[in-house]
Amino acid sequence: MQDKFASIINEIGEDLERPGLKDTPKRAAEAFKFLTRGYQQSVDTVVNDALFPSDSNEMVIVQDIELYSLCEHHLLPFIGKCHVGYIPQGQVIGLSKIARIVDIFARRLQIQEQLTTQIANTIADVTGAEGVGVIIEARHMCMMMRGVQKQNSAMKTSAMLGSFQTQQSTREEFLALLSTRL
Ligand SMILES: Nc1nc2c(ncn2[C@@H]2O[C@H](COP(=O)(O)OP(=O)(O)OP(=O)(O)O)[C@@H](O)[C@H]2O)c(=O)[nH]1
Ligand SMILES: [Zn+2]
Repeated sequence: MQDKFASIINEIGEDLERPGLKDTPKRAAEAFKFLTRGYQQSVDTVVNDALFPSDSNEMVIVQDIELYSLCEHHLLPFIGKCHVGYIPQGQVIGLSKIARIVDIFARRLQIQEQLTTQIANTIADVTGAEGVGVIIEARHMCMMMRGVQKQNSAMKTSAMLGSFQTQQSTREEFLALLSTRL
């Protein structure tokens, strides 16, 4: 990957020998590896059996999980927040694991719709929840820094599973709780 970055830098007309760029192919390769490290992670390892028996069947929400991903069309970042809600059914998942699941899928080449669905499906599979809701709001650099160059439009996507999909009152509770902030 280092050699490929060196070729790109060369191709844009830069001087790879100048001091500021000497180590850039190596740095860029390391950075890109970090930004796509989700491909090296598995849900089982990340969740690490952090599931705890619980009688609670009330909605749990983790709000404002920061999200950094790369759009699969331009390899440019999209950055935003992810909100996750679920209704447990016999067990709850460790709080941090929800954010870790978001990262496993965000740190890959993505479109926002697919990212939203993958997070929702995984939380449903891992927890066996009665219902799951995921909302992502993000700004896409490919739409801001280039192309149509719109600075103030955000994309919002949602995935609703189980009772979040079938029961309007559950969906409304989720959306109402999200509108209250700390
Ligand atoms: N649905 C969806 N589209 C995305 C996402 N990220 C980027 N895109 C869009 O992917 C599309 C790719 O369109 P193309 O016409 O093939 O590429 P392009 O010529 O670079 O398009 P422009 O961005 O309009 O200049 C663009 O409309 C992007 O805005 C995403 O997460 N979801
Ligand atoms: Zn893009």
